[in-house]
Amino acid sequence: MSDKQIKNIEKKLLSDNYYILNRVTFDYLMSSGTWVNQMREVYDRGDGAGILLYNKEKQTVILTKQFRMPTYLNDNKDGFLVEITAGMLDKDNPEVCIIRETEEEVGYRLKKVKKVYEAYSSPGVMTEKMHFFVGEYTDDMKVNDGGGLDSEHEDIEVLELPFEKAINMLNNGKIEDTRTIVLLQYAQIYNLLGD
Ligand SMILES: Nc1nc2c(ncn2[C@@H]2O[C@H](COP(=O)(O)OP(=O)(O)O[C@H]3O[C@H](CO)[C@@H](O)[C@H](O)[C@@H]3O)[C@@H](O)[C@H]2O)c(=O)[nH]1
Ligand SMILES: [Mg+2]
Repeated sequence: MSDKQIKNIEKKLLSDNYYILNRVTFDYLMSSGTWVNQMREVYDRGDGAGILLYNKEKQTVILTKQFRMPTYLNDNKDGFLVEITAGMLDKDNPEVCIIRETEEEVGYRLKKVKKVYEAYSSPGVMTEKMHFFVGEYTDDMKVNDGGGLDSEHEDIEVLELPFEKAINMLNNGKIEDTRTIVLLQYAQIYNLLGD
């Protein structure tokens, strides 16, 4: 952040009920040369990681389906969303996080993952940076049925789908999670399931 263009940053805590919502005011130097005072509400729930799991031999991917209240409140009829496996970093590094989340949510113990992107989820509102991975799974890596943590009331359906079907779903508007769209398109662009 250039302190030549931004100064007098003040944060006021609006909520720390579960995660953190701050009202941030600051002075910003417009490109026209005028200083203006701006206010932004900023939601901080930490960073996250997500992964597209794929199997070349079976030509399949693993996705999840779960209820997402924010989508239910905005146009998603039953509130269920098809997504990649993803979680919040908590205190782990992104790679450790995504290996843990994969075991919890879909039941596979991965040894190797590949980082492909790092990107802000919703830069106007959230601090969250998302770490994107892809990882190859095989049947012998399965250690449990997945489904998420009962202690957190996670209720995650594990979907193992032909890659072609996932791409059809994407093209027919059945995948409405940006992170999932990004990684399915990555798989297409780089022929991830090819030789
Ligand atoms: N009580 C309570 N629990 C919450 C709340 N918000 C989240 N949780 C709990 O925190 C758990 C977080 O599960 P993770 O698997 O770590 O995260 P996620 O919800 O899948 O989030 C992933 O996707 C998000 C995008 O939809 C990303 O924002 C996030 O970084 C991550 O990648 C949820 O299952 C739920 O139990 C809340 O407001 N109240
Ligand atoms: Mg999750």
